[in-house]
Amino acid sequence: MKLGIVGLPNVGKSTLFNAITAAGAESANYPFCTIEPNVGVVAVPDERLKVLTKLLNSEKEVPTAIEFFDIAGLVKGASNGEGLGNKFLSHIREVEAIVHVVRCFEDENITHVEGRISPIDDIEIINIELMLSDLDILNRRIQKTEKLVKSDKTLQKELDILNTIKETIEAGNSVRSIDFTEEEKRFVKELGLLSYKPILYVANISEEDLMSNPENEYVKQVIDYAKAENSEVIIISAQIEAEMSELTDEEKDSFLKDLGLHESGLNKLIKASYRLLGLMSFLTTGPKETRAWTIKIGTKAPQAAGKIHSDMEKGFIRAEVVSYNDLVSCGGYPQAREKGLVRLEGKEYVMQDGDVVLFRFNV
Ligand SMILES: Nc1ncnc2c1ncn2[C@@H]1O[C@H](COP(=O)(O)OP(=O)(O)OP(=O)(O)O)[C@@H](O)[C@H]1O
Ligand SMILES: [Mg+2]
Repeated sequence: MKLGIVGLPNVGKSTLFNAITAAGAESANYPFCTIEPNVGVVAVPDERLKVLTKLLNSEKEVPTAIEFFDIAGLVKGASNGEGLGNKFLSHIREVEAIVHVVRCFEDENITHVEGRISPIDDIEIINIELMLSDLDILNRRIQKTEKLVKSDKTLQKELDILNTIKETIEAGNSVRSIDFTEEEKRFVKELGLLSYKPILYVANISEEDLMSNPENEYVKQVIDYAKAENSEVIIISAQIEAEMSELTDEEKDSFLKDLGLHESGLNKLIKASYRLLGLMSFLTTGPKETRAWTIKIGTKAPQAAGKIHSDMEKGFIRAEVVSYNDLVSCGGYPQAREKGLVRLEGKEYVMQDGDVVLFRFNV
């Protein structure tokens, strides 16, 4: 599960990426690996781990992680192969979700490719390239389906959806604005349209604005735009995050306090990215380690067990589940058991975020 950082050239993508990888390299317990120079792994911040580690006296605390991909700046005409057009688009094709960095800071020394600061124009340049590339896919798919539908009438439904999407894009509207049924959604997802990938916007602001006026006029425009397509906006100063990534944890805390913030923008971004991917965490805890594991929302207990070890899925018997809140408010396992809050769950149990689990299995 990988997120791609996209945006126009020189808007702060690599600065943000460097802050992310520095944070990843730092999280001592995560087996950090740089897969490629522009792919970074970062721990997903989860305050619950610290609490459980203390409660169960665990030796180790292991967060879960996600990957970010620093995709070089997209320019106008990318869908026609302009710049490194096709390469950029194929990189975006590889990711499950998009983090779109938008320049919301003024700085005469930093060139803007279009020569002016205008977040909505910037966003649209990119979104239009993605939509143009999608039109190519759609046209090919429509041609193919038109032939097939002659002998297989059940394909008419698909053809209708394809045409609806095409018309929507041609009218300059986002595929995200279409109200699909669940079944249609599955079909549309499989098309791999770039403009249908989950997206969040990062409004990259200056250090001064972060201190005094984070919702500057540019940020407000981005928020309005995102609202219209049900997307989230995270306000960050990539520059500051990159500088902060060099600090120790204590220095970071006192720096944030000085800014009047209780959490770094980067933390907020990583958490939002995790949600954007449709992911959640379940937890395991004991004297050896307290650990977070990533699963897709809606995953059932045996498949969750399979994340830990394939034997646990194959030989799954049952799961002993207690919610994080119950476990912590009771003050430990014995008390939670006494109160009947540790439940036995079977094969059909759908995992919930923050479930603390012990899997029983046969080998
Ligand atoms: N919030 C900010 N305030 C001020 N300057 C910033 C901010 N974020 C990034 N910059 C500066 O903007 C410049 C461009 O940043 P960066 O190299 O990260 O852009 P990029 O989007 O990766 O560009 P490219 O597409 O060319 O790779 C750098 O000089 C960086 O220090
Ligand atoms: Mg860059």
